[in-house]
Amino acid sequence: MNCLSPSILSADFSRLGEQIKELDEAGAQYVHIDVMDGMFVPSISFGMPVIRAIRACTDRIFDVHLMIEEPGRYIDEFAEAGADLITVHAESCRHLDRTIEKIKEKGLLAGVAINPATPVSAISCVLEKVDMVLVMTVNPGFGGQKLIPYTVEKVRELRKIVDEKGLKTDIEVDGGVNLSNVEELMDAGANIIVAGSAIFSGDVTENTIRFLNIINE
Ligand SMILES: O=C(CO)[C@@H](O)[C@H](O)COP(=O)(O)O
Repeated sequence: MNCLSPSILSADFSRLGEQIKELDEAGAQYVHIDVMDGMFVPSISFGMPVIRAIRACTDRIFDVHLMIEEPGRYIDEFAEAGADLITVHAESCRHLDRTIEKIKEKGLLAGVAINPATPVSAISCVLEKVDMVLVMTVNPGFGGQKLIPYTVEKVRELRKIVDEKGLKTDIEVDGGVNLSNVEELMDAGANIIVAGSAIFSGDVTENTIRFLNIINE
């Protein structure tokens, strides 16, 4: 299934609850929540208290993307805060398999993310264990960057592997996605689309509906 996962990193934080309700009413299926620790990526964003607070605003899937060192330390807390899907980076886990198992033991969906310069082969051992692979299409840490073109080929490579193995694994793309390149990413094999600035610059409802019209075509 194709889904839209707007990234609230680009939201107006003074109206966060209101904007999440707007996404929900416009039909976005997921809410993408970027947690950054100032170590794995240069920025610091938000953590469990914010997730706990916005949980009351919507029943949509909370797609929590952990851009933090050794995320395995915090799986219990993110589960308790309201995550439905937790994605950890292959580059940030000393024990990736154990961290994925921990997410699944909590009864949550598990995702693994790879940075632009990390090859698809880095996650081949865990591919059959995860519900989703997140292919970063920018270097993580900031919203509003330009998509790195070579990452589209990684999406194509991953889709081929997933299909050849007969897996149902979702493929998410994140970074620099806009109304002009989303079709190319979907043609390459992505089915969960993250968009931050392209959703929150201007009219949130209108932008969400425009994306959904393409994604659901
Ligand atoms: O994880 C990240 C950035 O590290 C993303 O989720 C961004 O928040 C996407 O923002 P845009 O590139 O769509 O503005």
